[in-house]
Amino acid sequence: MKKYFVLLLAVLLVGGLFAVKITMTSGGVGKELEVLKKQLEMFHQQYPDIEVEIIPMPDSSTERHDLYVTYFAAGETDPDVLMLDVIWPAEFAPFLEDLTADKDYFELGEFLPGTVMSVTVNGRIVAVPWFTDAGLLYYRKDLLEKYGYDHAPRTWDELVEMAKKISQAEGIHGFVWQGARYEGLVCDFLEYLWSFGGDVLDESGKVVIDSPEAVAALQFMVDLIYKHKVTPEGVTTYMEEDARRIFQNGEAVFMRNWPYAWSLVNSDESPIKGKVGVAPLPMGPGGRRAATLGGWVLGINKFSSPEEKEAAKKLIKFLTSYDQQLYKAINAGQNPTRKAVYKDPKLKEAAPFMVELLGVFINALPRPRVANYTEVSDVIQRYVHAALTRQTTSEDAIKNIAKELKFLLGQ
Ligand SMILES: OC[C@H]1O[C@H](O[C@H]2O[C@H](CO)[C@@H](O)[C@H](O)[C@H]2O)[C@H](O)[C@@H](O)[C@@H]1O
Repeated sequence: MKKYFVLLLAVLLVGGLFAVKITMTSGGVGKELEVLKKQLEMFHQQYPDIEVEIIPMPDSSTERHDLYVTYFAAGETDPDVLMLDVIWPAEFAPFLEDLTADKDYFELGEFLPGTVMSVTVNGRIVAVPWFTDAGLLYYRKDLLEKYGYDHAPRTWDELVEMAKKISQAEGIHGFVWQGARYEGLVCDFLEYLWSFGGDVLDESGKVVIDSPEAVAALQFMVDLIYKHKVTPEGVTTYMEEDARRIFQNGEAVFMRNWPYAWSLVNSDESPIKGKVGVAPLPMGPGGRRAATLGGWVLGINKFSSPEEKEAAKKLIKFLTSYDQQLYKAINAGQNPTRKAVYKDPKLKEAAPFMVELLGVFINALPRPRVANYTEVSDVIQRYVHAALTRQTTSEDAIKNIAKELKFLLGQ
């Protein structure tokens, strides 16, 4: 008996000595947290000596950013693995482990080139692309058909016309999107801006937002709420999940959102299961359509210990493998960053739009690529939100954005 006890103690001790515990941040939008937990169980079966603890993060990308700033500023050794928005690698690069030498280990040659570009800072790889995102238009196929429309709206004007007619007749909202003052608002605003023919910066980095196209784009967003009345005033407080819940409850005809909403609106609990179509966002007056490039990448904390960094690399390799990307795409509705997964018949069956709209994901436009992007975003959020809540006019909002961006970027 004593012999077995000593043996058990030895096993526990040796196991304990070799076990590594690491921490990882995760968002909880849609099914992402639930799906990650399942993935970590699979990881643990493959690597019983690595324990992973999840640090849950707020839904808002802006709030998450601010938490990371405090972690890094304090030189925290946790979290070890960081879920990073595609807009942050340049800003956080000094605090992330350099993964350039591990390019082949992570098989980055197999990834969509745009996603690899987003993790490359001054020629160095600082993270691994986990999933990619692009703004999409969700619509109620059944309602469009009922009111005699055989296609999703191709232009913003067409969307307004359909939204007005159907929402009035059905007593529901026309179009919901992300209008709260946070990063999501910048994503939405840019889609209008680009599709109306405007931009924030030109190719040389010069601020060019002070244009009639930009004013028209912002005014169109304001008009959706107050003139056309197809968007509820409450939109100025909506993030992704607020819009998704309204749409999923059958209370809106159209919704702008990311791919993750697909698996939820089609889940067994969803009253609109099977009644939803997904299309590229509509075109602006100049005939251009645009989707903002979103997505998240996995980086490693530079302050973690060598053992934790090794375990973190194994975890990232596992989560970004072909099988796990397919699993995540099917179960959490988050788009693969590996090219080959798009050819998998299982993906086409679970989320046909991911395959059919691959062009939208590949051609999605990045937010301004500047080192102080967070400050740029803050300026845009502030004035666009002020226009949406009628504290300022669209003209003044755009003028002020231009003025502050020129100052920020030293122009
Ligand atoms: O698609 C699911 C993801 O949605 C959010 O991220 C996306 O929106 C952000 C703006 O709100 C944008 O900055 C990011 O690049 C997009 O991928 C959410 O923050 C994520 O947790 C979620 O996985």
